[in-house]
Amino acid sequence: MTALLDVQSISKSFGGLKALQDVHFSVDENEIFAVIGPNGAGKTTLFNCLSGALHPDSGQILFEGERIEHLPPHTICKRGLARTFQIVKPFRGMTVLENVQVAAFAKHKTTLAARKAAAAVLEELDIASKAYVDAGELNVSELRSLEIARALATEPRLLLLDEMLAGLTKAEADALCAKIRLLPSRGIAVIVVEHSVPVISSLCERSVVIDFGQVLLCGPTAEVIKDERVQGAYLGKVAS
Ligand SMILES: Nc1ncnc2c1ncn2[C@@H]1O[C@H](COP(=O)(O)OP(=O)(O)OP(=O)(O)O)[C@@H](O)[C@H]1O
Repeated sequence: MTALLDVQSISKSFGGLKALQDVHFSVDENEIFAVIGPNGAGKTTLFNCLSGALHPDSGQILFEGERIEHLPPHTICKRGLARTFQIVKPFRGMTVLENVQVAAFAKHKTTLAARKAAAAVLEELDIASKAYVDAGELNVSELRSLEIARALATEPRLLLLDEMLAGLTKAEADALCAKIRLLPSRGIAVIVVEHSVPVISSLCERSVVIDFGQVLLCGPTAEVIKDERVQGAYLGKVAS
């Protein structure tokens, strides 16, 4: 089976700093996959390379068998790879529905179709009651749902979630995880960057560990988190 995403030996430097070095892993269709690593390991740089915000200096990224590492973000998004950002920046002064509708234009040509699609995504994420609220008035949890809604409105095959649970209460995080868990059944694979080991263990069957920009280990999450090198590089430093 061809992988949905095949990251082949990508490297990215900022001046003399090697943020990513020969990073390689693959993600299958309908899989929830984790990227783990301590602060500064290169996780955001990796997401930036996958989504087209940055281009790797070398290596290839294949999405559905086609190279995307040279493409701009909007083209990658149209092909079906969407992302969320650690810091949520909605269009304030626009309603929640309008925010999602803007994203839905990636797949829908008419205002009516985009609005309908946006409304359906809000229902799915349980924030339809906030549809006509100004996005600037949402709390942290609602903002996270809006961020995911905007990404889902582009109808991705692969969704990149960057620390989506940061700042949420346990109940809010559990509710969001339950939503994320449903995505593969809708044909959407997910890559999460997440620090909480219990969350990674319960959500992701496979994980890649990045340390100082390099792949330390990739495999089933249960094995990865038991590995001594991973414990030393990561788990020892981060409280669950
Ligand atoms: N635009 C940039 N210019 C220079 N250095 C950068 C840039 N972006 C990232 N870096 C550096 O690259 C390294 C990897 O950073 P990155 O943000 O990808 O790590 P991270 O794993 O996402 O960290 P965190 O968990 O803290 O978000 C760090 O040393 C960082 O300072």
